[in-house]
Amino acid sequence: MPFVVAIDGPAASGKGTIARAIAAHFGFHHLDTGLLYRATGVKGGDPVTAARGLMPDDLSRPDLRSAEAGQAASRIAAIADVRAALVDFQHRFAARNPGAVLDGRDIGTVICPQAQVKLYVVASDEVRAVRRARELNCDPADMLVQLQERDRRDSERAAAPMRPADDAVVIDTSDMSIDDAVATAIAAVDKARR
Ligand SMILES: Nc1ncnc2c1ncn2[C@@H]1O[C@H](COP(=O)(O)OP(=O)(O)O)[C@@H](O)[C@H]1O
Ligand SMILES: Nc1ccn([C@@H]2O[C@H](COP(=O)(O)OP(=O)(O)O)[C@@H](O)[C@H]2O)c(=O)n1
Repeated sequence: MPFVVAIDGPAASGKGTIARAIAAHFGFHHLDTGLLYRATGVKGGDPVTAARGLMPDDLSRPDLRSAEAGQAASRIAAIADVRAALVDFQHRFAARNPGAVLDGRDIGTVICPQAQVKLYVVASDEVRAVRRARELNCDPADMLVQLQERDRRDSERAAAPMRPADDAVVIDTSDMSIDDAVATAIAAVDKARR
């Protein structure tokens, strides 16, 4: 069975940074599942039809990383039929050899509950807002409001709410450098592979 690393957590906590580093270190494939929801959100029209019809080109749109795309993603991500339309793609990705790293909100709980490693990456709201504001060149105070709104929507929805799996290792990156956060994550994967 291929090795799966599931990484979940709130917005801008460092999931993608850790996921990319783990994939590079172990030679695994990486899927940023947030892109599926962002691409669905920005496509417009009926979200369920948009999710069912996602094409590779939709995932390489240059505007997917914007704050607007993040908000649009979190609104359509609450629709159970949208989530259902994206399950097969994620399962096929998770079955790739020699292993796969998927990051999102429900990977350890819903998409890959069998994952050999589950990480739940967190950081304080303020730290996350500063990090994302720097990336998008916008005001940290505005970003804080947006991230908190998105986190609330993601954790309070009925369909696959954001939460740590019972067996997830929680990594708080608030006071960690990227190198320290990555080393902590690699150690968790090494432990599971022994
Ligand atoms: N431990 C860390 N220390 C400082 N900055 C970080 C750390 N982890 C991630 N970052 C930065 O914070 C921003 C958000 O990280 P990212 O990995 O994209 O988060 P997520 O995938 O959870 O949204 C990026 O600019 C990234 O370089
Ligand atoms: N597995 C996932 C991934 C993302 N999402 C949704 O998609 C939005 C954008 O996800 P993202 O991972 O790209 O966001 P960031 O953490 O990078 O800011 C989230 O706020 C969630 O609403 C989800 O519901 N389930």
